[in-house]
Amino acid sequence: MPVHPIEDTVDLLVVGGGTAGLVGAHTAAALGARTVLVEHGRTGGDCLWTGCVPSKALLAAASAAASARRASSLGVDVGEVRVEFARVRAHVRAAITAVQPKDSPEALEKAGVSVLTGSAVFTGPDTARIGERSVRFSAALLATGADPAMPPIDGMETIEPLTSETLWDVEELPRRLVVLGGGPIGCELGQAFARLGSAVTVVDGSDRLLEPEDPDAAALVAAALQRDGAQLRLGSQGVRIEPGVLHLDDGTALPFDRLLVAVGRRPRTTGLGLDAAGVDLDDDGSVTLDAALRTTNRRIWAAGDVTGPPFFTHTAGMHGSVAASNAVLGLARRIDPVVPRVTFTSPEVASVGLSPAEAAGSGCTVRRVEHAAVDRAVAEGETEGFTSLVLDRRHRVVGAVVVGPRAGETLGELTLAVRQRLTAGDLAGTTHAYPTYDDAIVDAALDDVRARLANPLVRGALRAAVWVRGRLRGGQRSER
Ligand SMILES: Cc1cc2nc3c(=O)[nH]c(=O)nc-3n(C[C@H](O)[C@H](O)[C@H](O)COP(=O)(O)OP(=O)(O)OC[C@H]3O[C@@H](n4cnc5c(N)ncnc54)[C@H](O)[C@@H]3O)c2cc1C
Ligand SMILES: NC(=O)c1ccc[n+]([C@@H]2O[C@H](COP(=O)([O-])OP(=O)(O)OC[C@H]3O[C@@H](n4cnc5c(N)ncnc54)[C@H](O)[C@@H]3O)[C@@H](O)[C@H]2O)c1
Repeated sequence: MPVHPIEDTVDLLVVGGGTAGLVGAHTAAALGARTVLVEHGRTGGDCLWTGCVPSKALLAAASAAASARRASSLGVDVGEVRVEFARVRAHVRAAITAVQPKDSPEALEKAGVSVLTGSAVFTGPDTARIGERSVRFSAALLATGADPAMPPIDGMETIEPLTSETLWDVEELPRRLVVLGGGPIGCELGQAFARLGSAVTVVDGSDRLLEPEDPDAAALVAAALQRDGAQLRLGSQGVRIEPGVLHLDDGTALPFDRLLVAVGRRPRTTGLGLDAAGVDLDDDGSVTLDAALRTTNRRIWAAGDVTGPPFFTHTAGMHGSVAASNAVLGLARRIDPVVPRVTFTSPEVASVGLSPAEAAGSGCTVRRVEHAAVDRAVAEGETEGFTSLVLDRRHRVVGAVVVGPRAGETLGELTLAVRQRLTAGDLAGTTHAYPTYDDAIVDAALDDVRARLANPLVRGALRAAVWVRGRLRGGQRSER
């Protein structure tokens, strides 16, 4: 039973208790709206149970193994590295357990949100059914997330492929793991398992990993995966599966103990009664939205993975909040177009705004600093990486790529720079702590400032200013 009695008409009905629904419900309740959240599984969603939290916990264990293996290059011998997968799994579960209370029904109810367990089905433009109960709503927020996509490969039905949802139940480290898909999930989990000791092969139909990312960044990730022992089969499609073997279109047969499918995600929209509610879908299956996250039903807003890419927790949260406040206050706030993204491989790939490739031919300048020239990277022996700033004609930061350890931590400053339209001069003029990977940002920005100073006109004007200042000083001295 919900702690708060359900009113006849609720101000906001939230369908889905993942990040988008949780943040939307908290926002609406904080604004004083009578809010009901319906979840048919566990509150916390993909991020907590099968996505960000377990994957980053697994990557942390994998990174510890990799650090131990390279410790001797820094003069520290740790002996043979042994991975106990059961203890790695315990670490993953402990991380989930530690984060879970924030996303719990108790936390929601404490914030004033009524929580219902069950599947919500819309029965009309302003009504929904949850089991036996019928709810009328002034506004609703659709936040049902997305499922892993399954490619139509012959024989897939003869095996039990792993997905990001089922992977966490695997009790033994797979000896041979084939990962289908070299996007963020394939790269992060492929690297994690390779570092933990699986023989990993990553297969991707594209001729490179991490397709939307900067090609140089993707190449560094590919090299790192190979160093970790993973094989890459790029430009290859899986065409047939028989138990234990994936056949590729080039005739290669890849034996596996487990196959992990990571070829994208599909918005969860079936069985929700969206027809009855008058909520239309786009051709890719995501919910049709306006810029303020309102669906084709004027009472229903949507946020998170159900709205299509990008599939990130931070967009789910931000959009959940914007949608909920628009819904309960009658606003038309638009979503922020500046979205940072980080792939948590080693090295991390962090990007925001216009990429160097997108900027080509637009009059933008790319200032790039290799991390081999960054003192902190040299000190840590982590020089494989770079920082690129994309600057427009007025020297404003319109994009950035950082590849290196903890690149995601550096990205906050650059995201703010893009959002606030800061210039290279603003970055170069801000004191950054030394030695950090941020030195690369300062050096890239300084390159731009110095290039401007090297312009003959600017140089001439500066020389004249220095000359005049010198003469004035000389005059003052002779007067004394
Ligand atoms: C392996 C992996 C790693 C990831 N790592 C990152 C990362 O590092 N950083 C990042 O930003 N993103 C990451 N993501 C993506 C991120 O997890 C998702 O973008 C985010 O969790 C989406 O949140 P959501 O609220 O839209 O959907 P979900 O979290 O999927 O929540 C939807 C909820 O709705 C419920 N539901 C569905 N239908 C109904 C119904 N009819 N009635 C009631 N309830 C319903 C579901 O049970 C679910 O709880 C990762 C994803 C994966 C798979
Ligand atoms: N760090 C993060 O923020 C993070 C981490 C994991 C996941 N995610 C989110 O989850 C979403 C899903 O991730 P994903 O990696 O599954 O999807 P993705 O769409 O990003 O990448 C899928 C990859 O699979 C390849 N592919 C597609 N069909 C194939 C086939 N039949 N055979 C071989 N390769 C094929 C594609 O070329 C692509 O490279 C992403 O869009 C991402 O936004 C984010």
